Amino acid sequence: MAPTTLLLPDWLIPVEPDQAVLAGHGIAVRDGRIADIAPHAVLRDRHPGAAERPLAGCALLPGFVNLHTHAAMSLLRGAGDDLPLMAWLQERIWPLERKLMSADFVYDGSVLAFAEMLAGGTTCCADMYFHPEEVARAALSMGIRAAVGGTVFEISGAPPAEQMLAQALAAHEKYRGEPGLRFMLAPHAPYTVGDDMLRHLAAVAEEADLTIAIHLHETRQEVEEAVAMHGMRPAERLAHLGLLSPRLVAVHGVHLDADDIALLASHGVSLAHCPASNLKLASGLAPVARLLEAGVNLGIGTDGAASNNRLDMLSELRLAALLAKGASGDARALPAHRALHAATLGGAKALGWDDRIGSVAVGKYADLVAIRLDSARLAPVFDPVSHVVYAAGREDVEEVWIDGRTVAKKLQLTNSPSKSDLERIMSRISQWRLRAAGVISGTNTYLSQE
Ligand SMILES: CSC[C@H]1O[C@@H](n2cnc3c(O)ncnc32)[C@H](O)[C@@H]1O
Ligand SMILES: [Zn+2]
Repeated sequence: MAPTTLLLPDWLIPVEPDQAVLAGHGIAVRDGRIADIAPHAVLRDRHPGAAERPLAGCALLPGFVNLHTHAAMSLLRGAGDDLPLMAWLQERIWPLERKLMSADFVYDGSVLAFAEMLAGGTTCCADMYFHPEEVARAALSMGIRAAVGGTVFEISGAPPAEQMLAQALAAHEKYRGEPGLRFMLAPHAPYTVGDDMLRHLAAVAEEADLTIAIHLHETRQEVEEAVAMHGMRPAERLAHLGLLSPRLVAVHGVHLDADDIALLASHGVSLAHCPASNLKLASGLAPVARLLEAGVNLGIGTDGAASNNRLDMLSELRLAALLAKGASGDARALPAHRALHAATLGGAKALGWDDRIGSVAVGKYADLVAIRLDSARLAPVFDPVSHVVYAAGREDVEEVWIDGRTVAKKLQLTNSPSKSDLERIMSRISQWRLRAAGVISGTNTYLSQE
């Protein structure tokens, strides 16, 4: 029989089936899966000879699922701050992407991003970017579980949308059967993709059983321009084009009225809530309390490092829980356990992966994070869930496992291919910075080429 390891934390937070915290419980891991959950003494009894990993002072919970990111944009962190969405995209980000975009850019940026995510307890992410094959290669090298979204755009300067779709499908085909990877179609937004292509993508996704992710209702301007141009709000337009279904992940959903929310809920659409990016681009505050009340499945995402500027699910989780209260005027909105559910199982469900990840349950992959709660800055612990959501930071992440294997410990990557890949890329960082500075030169003294 395959060797068994017992992980023995002070508190186990399974996330499902209920909100219970199991004090003094641990898990047995075998063949990369959770094989047993029980009090420490019972585990030792049932699994004699198993290796033990004591985690005194720690809470053990499912790894975070970052439901929306653009990993390679880590190379553009801080290259376009303090701008609203359309100025940020049109004046900074798209010119940079137009000049720098290549397979190397995407691979290097994705490795950097995955290193940051893993160290902070994220074990799965949903990416939307160019060169999906490179994102997939980087995810495999770093050992992170990923849903890789191939971007489809219909704007001037971008490759033909058919070509982008073909790239996404080719990546899907190439990595078919990789248990750590999934593929998505990622039309950028309703304002950059036309009706025919959106309709076509809905049909392709249905045929190939793929998730679709799309930026939706991010700004007031987006909604107003859609009404002026199409006579419909963007969500309504997507409904007409056949895109609203449980396979759709709507990203942002900041400006949603009651009819939009009812439309998303009735079609089983999931929502990726990205609070830091929405704040930084001054897009607004998503109506999280009303979305949950309507029964919309909620996940949490960081968005890319160029609009966040961190890829840190613990800080995103805290922000989501705080903002839901501030936005609704109700301190009971998005309570701690509900927020943690969104950052784990909600994200997994949106990706159709909730049978494998997102909670600590027998049979699921052992994708886990241990968070140290016994440091002076966190003592005493009344409720470990409260501490994880409201008090802990990524500096408190003790250890991270994917498929039962340690991938990061005390903020350092532990597996050698990912460590050496990261070191190689770090040596190229100044070249990427110089090339980006060349595009922006003259507009920001901190980006000068010297
Ligand atoms: C289809 S994803 C790639 C594309 O999207 C751009 N992008 C990154 N963040 C956002 C956002 O919050 N709203 C809209 N577009 C965004 C990214 O720069 C790529 O061009
Ligand atoms: Zn985004």
